[in-house]
Amino acid sequence: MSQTAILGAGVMGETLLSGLVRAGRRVDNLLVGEKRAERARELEERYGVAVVGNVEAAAKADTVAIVVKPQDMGDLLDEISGSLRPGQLLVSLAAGITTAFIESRVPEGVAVVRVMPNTPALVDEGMAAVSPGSHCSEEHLAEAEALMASVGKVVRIPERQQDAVTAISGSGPAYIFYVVESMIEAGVHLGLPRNTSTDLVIQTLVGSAKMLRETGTHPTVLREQVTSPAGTTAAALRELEVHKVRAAFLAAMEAARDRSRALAEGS
Ligand SMILES: NC(=O)C1=CN([C@@H]2O[C@H](COP(=O)(O)OP(=O)(O)OC[C@H]3O[C@@H](n4cnc5c(N)ncnc54)[C@H](OP(=O)(O)O)[C@@H]3O)[C@@H](O)[C@H]2O)C=CC1
Ligand SMILES: O=C(O)[C@@H]1CCC=N1
Repeated sequence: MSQTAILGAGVMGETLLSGLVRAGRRVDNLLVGEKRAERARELEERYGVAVVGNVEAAAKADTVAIVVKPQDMGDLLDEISGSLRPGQLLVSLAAGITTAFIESRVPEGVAVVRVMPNTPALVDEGMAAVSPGSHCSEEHLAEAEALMASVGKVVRIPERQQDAVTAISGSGPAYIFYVVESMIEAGVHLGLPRNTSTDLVIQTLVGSAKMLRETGTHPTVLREQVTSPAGTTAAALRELEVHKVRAAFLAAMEAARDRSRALAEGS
């Protein structure tokens, strides 16, 4: 079995690590690169995985997943570049960072794949979009897809769509959690106990998501089925229109897309 290294074990790195372990990947085929001793001990205790320096992890692995912040990518690539070799697969999960940026900092022949994952990977319901770099074979791309398939769904997209994907599914869980928070708070304002409001909103979210996935019915039709003429839903949706919530979603996702583009330029 090939060796996989995860460099950067924060929120997303640990999510990937835990998913690989849940999917049955043997921990002796996994390595983690982590510089903080306390965090290294925590990961070793939690998963039984070997935590080593970045250079050692990169040298030993066949696949290197980089999960540091976009702003830390340049320094990390400078650190490990000397231990990378042609044929190795480097998978970047960082927002904004292009395969061209990575390829310009690693030896010729290292295969690069750019991935945009999301945090529902923690419960094996992740959504990941993968794009090959310029020296990437079908086998390399399939390997990156298999890595992400252990924690959810995977789609292949052209790299030019990655900033938009980041705005939709990468950041998407945060928008959903924001809506959930807002609805729970509204329930409290309407006099419901907080626990009751929380239970109602979470089950409504899960049920609605399941309907979308299992019926395949368009969301507009599902919304219309809830909206009785001159009823309560129509009254609520009218307020959302008055407050321009649809326009706000569009502006928000444009801002996320633009921020992803700016990260590519190092800002
Ligand atoms: N969180 C999310 O929902 C998503 C995140 N991503 C991407 O994943 C990447 C990581 O994000 P996230 O997990 O949220 O961020 P975190 O800050 O939680 O994790 C980044 C980790 O990288 C570590 N790190 C920094 N420099 C190095 C280094 N040189 N070597 C090894 N480890 C290092 C940090 O350690 P320390 O804390 O000690 O500095 C930290 O543990 C980002 O590029 C982000 O764009 C993509 C999609 C979704
Ligand atoms: O907020 C961010 O920049 C990262 C990328 C997508 C989700 N979180």
